[in-house]
Amino acid sequence: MIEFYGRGLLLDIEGTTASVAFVYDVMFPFVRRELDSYLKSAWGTPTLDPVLRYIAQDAGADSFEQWTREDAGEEAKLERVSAEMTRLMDNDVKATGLKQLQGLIWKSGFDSGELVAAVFDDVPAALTRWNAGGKDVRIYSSGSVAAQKMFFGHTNHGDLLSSFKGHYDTTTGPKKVAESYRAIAADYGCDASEILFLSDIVGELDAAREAGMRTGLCYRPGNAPVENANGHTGIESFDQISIG
Ligand SMILES: CSCCC(=O)C(=O)COP(=O)(O)O
Ligand SMILES: [Mg+2]
Repeated sequence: MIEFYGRGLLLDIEGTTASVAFVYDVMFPFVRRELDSYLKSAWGTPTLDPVLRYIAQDAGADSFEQWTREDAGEEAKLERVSAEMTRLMDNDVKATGLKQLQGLIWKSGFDSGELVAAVFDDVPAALTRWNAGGKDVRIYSSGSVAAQKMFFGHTNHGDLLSSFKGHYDTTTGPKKVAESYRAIAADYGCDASEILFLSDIVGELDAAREAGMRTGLCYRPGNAPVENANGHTGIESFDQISIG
């Protein structure tokens, strides 16, 4: 049980509000299936420009042109991007460029109804309870802000997007780095100690605690086993959080 009297709750997605299985077995395969056809259709359009910059930056290059300078022609560049995205997905690297691109690719799936985000059954009522109690609820996920908005706008419990006052992704900073949580607290406009961060990953919770946030470790069905909770209070459901 966690008793929380502070200002806001900051929620992770995978393993916290939604199952790891939905992300890995439904969302990621959708990207693999659509990757090449999406790249072909969007290639050369301004939509891809920031994504390609992030992909190059993640690979340690100064620019997309520098990263692809050995690839002759647009087709070779596209293939390089496709191969790099596949390599990152194979290794489950939560790189900003990949996450931004995944967000663009998921759009057609959420728009068509093929993708419906499976959030845990206790989540909608908890969001209602916390909002009614005056809490400022926001999301911090590796998934891009655009993807987060589509995700919560199309769930198995309907449109939950209006439950959130803010969204953060890895463009704010990596999730295992304390500075990212300091930046988020500054954006909330309150002391970090006024925010409760919920996640399934101990390294993320360690970083949030280092920044001064309160933390809760989510044990959801299908999550990877936790070897050492490192002092973070565990919960199995958002029903185990009482607010005041
Ligand atoms: C917007 S849902 C997609 C989630 C995703 O891509 C991901 O990597 C989940 O990471 P999280 O930080 O939410 O555990
Ligand atoms: Mg997670």
